[in-house]
Amino acid sequence: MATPDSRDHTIIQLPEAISINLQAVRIGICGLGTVGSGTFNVLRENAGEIAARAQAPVLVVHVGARRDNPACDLTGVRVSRDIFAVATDPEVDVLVELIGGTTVARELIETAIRAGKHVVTANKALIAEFGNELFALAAEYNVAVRYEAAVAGGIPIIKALREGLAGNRIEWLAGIINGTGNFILSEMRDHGREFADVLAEAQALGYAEADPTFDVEGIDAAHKLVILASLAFGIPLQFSSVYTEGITGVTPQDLRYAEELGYRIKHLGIAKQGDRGVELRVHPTLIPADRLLANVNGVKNAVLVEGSAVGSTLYYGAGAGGKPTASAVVADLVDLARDLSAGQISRVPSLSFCHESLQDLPIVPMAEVETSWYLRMEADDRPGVLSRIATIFSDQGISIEALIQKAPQAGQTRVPLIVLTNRAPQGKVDIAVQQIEELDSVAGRVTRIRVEVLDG
Ligand SMILES: NC(=O)c1ccc[n+]([C@@H]2O[C@H](COP(=O)([O-])OP(=O)(O)OC[C@H]3O[C@@H](n4cnc5c(N)ncnc54)[C@H](O)[C@@H]3O)[C@@H](O)[C@H]2O)c1
Ligand SMILES: N[C@@H](CCO)C(=O)O
Ligand code: NA
Repeated sequence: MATPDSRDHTIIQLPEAISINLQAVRIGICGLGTVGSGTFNVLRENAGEIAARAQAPVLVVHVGARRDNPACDLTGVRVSRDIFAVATDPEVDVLVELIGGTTVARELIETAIRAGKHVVTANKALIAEFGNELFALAAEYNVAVRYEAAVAGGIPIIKALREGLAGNRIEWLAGIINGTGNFILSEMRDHGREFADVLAEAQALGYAEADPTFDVEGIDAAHKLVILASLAFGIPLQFSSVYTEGITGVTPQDLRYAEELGYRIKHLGIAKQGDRGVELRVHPTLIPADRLLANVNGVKNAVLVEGSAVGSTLYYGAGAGGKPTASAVVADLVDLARDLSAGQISRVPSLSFCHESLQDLPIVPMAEVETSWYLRMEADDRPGVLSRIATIFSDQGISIEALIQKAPQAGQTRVPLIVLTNRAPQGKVDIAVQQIEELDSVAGRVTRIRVEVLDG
C-alpha cells in the first residue's frame, strides 16, 4: 500500500484527525456504468467519513472502462480500456468488479485474486453460479471476496446474516429481492400501467440487468436467494436447485382480485429449512395486505428473516440504483480496509459458516412443498359446475378457504371463479388443476399463484 502523499491524485480533503501518514487502500474499479460511476462518486463525495471509519484513505487509483462516464471526474486517475490492466496493476490493493456477467467478470476476478488482490463485487450471477470456486481460490491466495451489493442493493443483508444474526438457527427467510420486478408490479397495481412501459422505465433508471429477462423471469431473484440461503443455512451455493418463476404471467386482473380478497401480489424469494431439507423457491406470491412486506413498493426491497432466538427481523431499503448499490460496495471497502489494518482479512468466512462446516442438505422437491393457493378459472355459469370443482379438490384432500364467483365480463358467458385453498402440497394441486382444466365447463388454463401468510 502507498502513502497518499506519494500519489498525484490525492485531491480529497480528509479530516485532520486522519493522519496523512496512514497507508491508503488503493482501489481499482472495473466497469463505470450505473454502479461503477455511483461507487466512484460515493468514494469521492464521502471521502472524509470513509477515511475516518476505515482509518485510512480509500482512494481510486485505476479505472478500467470501455469509455469515460461523464458522471465521473477522472482527473488524476489512471484509466485503462483493458480492464485486465487493473487486475494486474501492482498499485491496486482491491479490485472492484462492476462489469457484470459470468464470463469476462469471472476471468477478471480470478486474475485479480491470483495477483494477490482483494475483490469487491456486486455480481450476484457470478457469486451464485461460481461463488464456491471463487471463495476457494480466494482462500488459497489469502485474499477476500466481498459481495454486499450483490443482494438487495443498498440493504446490508449480507452483513446481517454473516454477522448480526450469527447466534441464530435461521428457520426461514422471505424477500422481495428484485427491484425491477417490484417496481413493475407496484406501478401496474397503483397506476394501471402496462408491463412493457414500466420495464422500459426501470431500464432507463439503471435498475434492470443488462438482460432484463433476468429480472422479469425471476433469474436475478434466484441468484440472490441462493446467496441468502447459503448464508442462512450453511449450505454450498447451488443455483440450479432453485425453483424459479417470474412475474410475466401476473395480470392486472389478478392484481385487482388479490386486492379485493385482502392480499397483494409480490414476487418473493423464499428459503426454508425443515425436517425434509431446504425449500428454495422464487415466485409471485399473494400475501395479506397488512403485512409489512406487502407494503414494500417501487424499487424498494425487503427481506424478512426468522431466527430461532431473535424471532422476525426485517431489512428494508433501495434494492437497485447507482448510489444505493454503491453504498453497499463502499461498505465492503471500508470493512476490508479495517480488516487490512487489523491484519485479519478472513475474520468472517465468505458464507458465514466455516468452509469445512458447509453441509449439502437435501432440497425439498416442489411437489412436496406446501402453500395455500389462489386459483383463477373461467367457468360456465350453470348449476352443478361449482360442485364438480369442489369435489375435485376434496378428492385430493385440499380444503377450500374461499370460493368467489365474479360477475361475467361484458359479452362473456363464462364467469371468473377464484378459489383460495388451505395449505396443500403442490403435487396434489397439480392433479386437481389438471382435472379442472379437463372439464368441459371450464375454459382454458387455470391461473395459479401461491399464497403465504409469512407468520413469524
Ligand atoms: N444497477 C443496479 O441497480 C445493480 C444493483 C446491484 C447489483 N448490480 C450488479 O452490478 C453489476 C453492474 O451493473 P450496472 O447496472 O452498473 O451495469 P451497467 O451496464 O450500467 O455497467 C456495466 C459497465 O461495465 C462495462 N463493461 C462491461 N464489460 C466490459 C469489459 N469487458 N471491459 C470494460 N468495460 C466493460 C460496460 O460498458 C458498462 O459501462 C452487475 O453485476 C449487476 O448485476 C447492479
Ligand atoms: N436488476 C436488479 C439490480 C439489483 O440487484 C434489480 O432490479 O433488483
Ligand atoms: Na446488500
